[in-house]
Amino acid sequence: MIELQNVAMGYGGSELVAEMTLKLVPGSFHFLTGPSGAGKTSFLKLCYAEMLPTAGYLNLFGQDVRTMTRDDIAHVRQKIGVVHQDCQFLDHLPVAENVALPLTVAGRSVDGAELRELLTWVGLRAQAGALPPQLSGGERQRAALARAVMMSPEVIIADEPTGNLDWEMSLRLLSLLVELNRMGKTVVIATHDLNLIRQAKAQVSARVLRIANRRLHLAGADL
Ligand SMILES: Nc1ncnc2c1ncn2[C@@H]1O[C@H](COP(=O)(O)OP(=O)(O)OP(=O)(O)O)[C@@H](O)[C@H]1O
Repeated sequence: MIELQNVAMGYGGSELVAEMTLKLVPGSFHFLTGPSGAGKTSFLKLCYAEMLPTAGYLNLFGQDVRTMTRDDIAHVRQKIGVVHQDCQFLDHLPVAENVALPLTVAGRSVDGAELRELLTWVGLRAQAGALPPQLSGGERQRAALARAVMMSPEVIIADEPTGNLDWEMSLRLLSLLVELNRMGKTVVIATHDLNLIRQAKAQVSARVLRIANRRLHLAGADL
């Protein structure tokens, strides 16, 4: 569903990472690690066509990105839920409305029962009416995850979702991502947290990718 062959990416004419060849198959669970600035966020952006390759072949959901129109890209993005590193919300809207935003922006009606179920699943039912600035870091991340799964995406991409969370909250978020994977979703998580990766590997069959020295590698099984 996401396939790269010899892909390079970069900014302003300078190459950040090259020779990336990889297949992310449906239902897989991947971690992405590597030093700060190596290109993890940029790689994730390739996966949802926020960034385009500077060389090579990138296929998203069966289509070559070079042939995609804006509508095709919008269509692909509906299949991918993204939890950004700095999850942003509309601070004047209650949590429930923020979570439902992808649907309302797409002009689709919101099923109140489904929304309540989703908020309950991430443990934010009681905070449905709160405003985003009233949430803790862990609550914000869980609200961002709920928003990302609102459109029932096939792929969930999370960029450092546990970056500012304590261990207990990190585990809680991880268990939600593992649960989504068990439901058949493809999960890709960029993280520096090797303990989180070890913890996940006890629960799911996860592959670990690493970007370093301008290349994307499959990390060793010793993690
Ligand atoms: N829009 C942009 N324009 C130019 N350079 C950029 C842009 N976005 C990122 N970069 C640069 O590309 C490099 C990789 O950035 P990226 O955010 O992908 O790394 P990362 O591995 O996710 O880092 P971190 O772990 O610190 O989040 C960095 O040197 C960054 O400064």
